[in-house]
Amino acid sequence: MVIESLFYFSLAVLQALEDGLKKADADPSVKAVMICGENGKFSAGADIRGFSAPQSHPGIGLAPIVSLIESSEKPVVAAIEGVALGGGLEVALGCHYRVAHVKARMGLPEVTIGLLPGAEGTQRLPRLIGVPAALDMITTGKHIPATEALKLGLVDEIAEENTIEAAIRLANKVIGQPLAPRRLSLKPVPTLPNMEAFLREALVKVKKQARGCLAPELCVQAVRAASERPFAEGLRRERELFRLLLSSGQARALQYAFFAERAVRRWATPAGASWSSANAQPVRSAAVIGLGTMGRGIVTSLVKANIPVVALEQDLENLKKGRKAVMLLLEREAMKMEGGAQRLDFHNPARLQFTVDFDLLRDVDLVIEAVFENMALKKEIFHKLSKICKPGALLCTNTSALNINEIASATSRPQQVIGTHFFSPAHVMRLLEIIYGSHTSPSAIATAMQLAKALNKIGVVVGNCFGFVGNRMMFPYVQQAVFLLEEGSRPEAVDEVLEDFGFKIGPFRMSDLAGLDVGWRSRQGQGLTGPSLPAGTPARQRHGQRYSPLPDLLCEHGRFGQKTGHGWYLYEKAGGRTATPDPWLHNFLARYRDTHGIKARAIDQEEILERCLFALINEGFAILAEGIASGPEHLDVIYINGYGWPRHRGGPMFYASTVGLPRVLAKLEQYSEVHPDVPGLRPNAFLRKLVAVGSPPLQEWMSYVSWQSPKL
Ligand SMILES: CC(C)(COP(=O)(O)OP(=O)(O)OC[C@H]1O[C@@H](n2cnc3c(N)ncnc32)[C@H](O)[C@@H]1OP(=O)(O)O)[C@@H](O)C(=O)NCCC(=O)NCCSC(=O)/C=C/CCCCCCCCCCCCC(=O)O
Repeated sequence: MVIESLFYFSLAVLQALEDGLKKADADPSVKAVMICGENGKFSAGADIRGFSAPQSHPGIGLAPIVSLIESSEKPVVAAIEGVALGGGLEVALGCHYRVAHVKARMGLPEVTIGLLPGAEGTQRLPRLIGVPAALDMITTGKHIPATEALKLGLVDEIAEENTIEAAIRLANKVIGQPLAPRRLSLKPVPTLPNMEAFLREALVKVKKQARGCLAPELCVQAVRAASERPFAEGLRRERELFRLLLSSGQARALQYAFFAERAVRRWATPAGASWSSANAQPVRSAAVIGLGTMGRGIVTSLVKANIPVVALEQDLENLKKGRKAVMLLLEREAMKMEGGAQRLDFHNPARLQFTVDFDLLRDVDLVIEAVFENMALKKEIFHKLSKICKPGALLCTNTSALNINEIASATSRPQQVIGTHFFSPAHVMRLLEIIYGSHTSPSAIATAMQLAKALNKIGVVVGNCFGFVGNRMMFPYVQQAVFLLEEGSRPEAVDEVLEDFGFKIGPFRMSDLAGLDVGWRSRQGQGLTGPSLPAGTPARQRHGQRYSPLPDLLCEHGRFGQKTGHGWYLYEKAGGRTATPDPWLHNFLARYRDTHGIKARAIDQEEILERCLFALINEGFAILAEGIASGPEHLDVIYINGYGWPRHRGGPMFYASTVGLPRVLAKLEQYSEVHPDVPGLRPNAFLRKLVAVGSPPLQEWMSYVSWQSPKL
């Protein structure tokens, strides 16, 4: 008998499974049962949306179904095609045998949505594949390919072609064989000589990896229960821990992030262009201009995506340096991949070509310019590109702040110019901010989004303004961090608060890593510091607003961060990575305060957190009101994937909604009153409006935006 299931479980699917199993058990003519999915997909597990209404969640019925499958007196074989994830894999674990298609993937990704495999998965999996492998799968949520599943003993057979037929063959073969040895609930968990130490270390590891995130920690506890308690008691513990996670708030944030990352694919612009009507152009070849840090990562990313690349530098010396660095990156990437260098084929000039000759860009479908942030240079390059490249080619600029319209104005085809803001390291970071200018065509946006997908990145479409979304929100955050130093705090104190909140890295460590000279050059360009600053400008004021010259002063002392061995922290050497608090910096801050008559005060953690985060969030409301992004999810996806925002807090705008908009507003009002010369702390009108209309849920915010004066 064959029972089919659906892509993800609804109550109806579970009911069908139960009915089918009962019918099969009762029917003497049925000798074995095979469970498979529809359309080549076994199951992606329970419907994630349902967890916001747990009482009526279909998942509640899943564990009894898994038990029902396992206790069947007839052999039950799972035929796994596509994916078997979460509850889907738990159903397969209830089966007596598992056959997987060679291209199938399996995993227990509940941890990534703030939960644990609550349909008995934490108790069955360790019994099948042992504690180390089970713990790895359960605490990381990674998907494993069928070949690895076979090695682990997770599946019994792999089918190269027809999985259903292979599963039926196996079912026929095992009819009449005893089922008890195949019932995982009856098996003991394989012992380890050092189980206690292993579990202790695993806990330390997950706590370090996912700072402040509850789910990985509770997953370890559930697996510990499997290793220490009888099956039924382990199940009770699993259920208890699952409930704890469900009510923790983190699960809601992580599930929001899951759907937000999918929602941003449905992009739209205030002018009416959208994903549903725009057509992407094929990208069969690409070129990258500039082989600095960003260019190297972008080339690597393109090669990994199997897109032939021409990599261009301005002269042979830079080309040689760039080529060496790219090859090294590719070799490292190849080592991590199955099939390695052969699969990437980067020694083949048809796949990757290095040149100083612009003429080789004539036929490519897409160019990504990745030279350093200099408007004049970028315009010169785009002027050249517009003359050389074929008419349909998409011209992308990798910039973190510069005006896309101005760059496009150097070409004869502004409709094909678009910003693609990669994040460093570009072959690793998943975010791609895609910036359309006033003339960018819908098809160009669709093509850039398609490119993001091909590069395995999350593309987020945003409008054109200084710093776009990510950096624009970052400016007030970093500004508050520096103001806090002026007022009496220290870099390590500020970083610690933000890292405890969950950021991978605090603002000062981040600034040291990125290089203080980057911002310095930008501020010089804006006339905020350096020779173009008008004489007589007050040291701590620009355009009537508070300004801190601290980062400029550090640069004037040659303190550029890690690269020079000192910045906000001290490092063991130039290029060193280990930051230690620097007594020189502390003295420098004290002297600075004396010079400017600032009386240092003790600043508590709450003020550090609120001033930095609420200033960032406040800018987010401005961005939404101006139509620079089409929804709060866009901002959150950018922050989670590009700026190390803790995923389990759902992104800055989601966080604001959990704190409560009235509280965010009240705090901003309070800080703004104390610092009237800091516009970043002045509550944005859109935030005020949302509070005035009763703080609607985040999903409804955009219906309160009036786009009378979009800055697009
Ligand atoms: C790999 C994927 C499956 C596919 O990827 P891809 O091909 O890229 O496609 P996507 O764009 O990602 O997805 C396509 C659309 O499908 C939507 N989708 C996918 N999976 C799900 C899902 N599981 N639920 C809902 N929606 C899903 C996706 O959003 C896309 O939609 P759209 O096109 O954007 O509209 C990939 O999608 C993926 O990885 N999916 C997630 C897989 C996953 O995480 N699965 C685990 C789910 S959780 C689970 O299975 C748990 C089961 C056990 C439950 C145990 C319950 C115990 C009950 C205890 C109850 C306690 C009671 C409390 C009350 C009390 O106190 O008493």
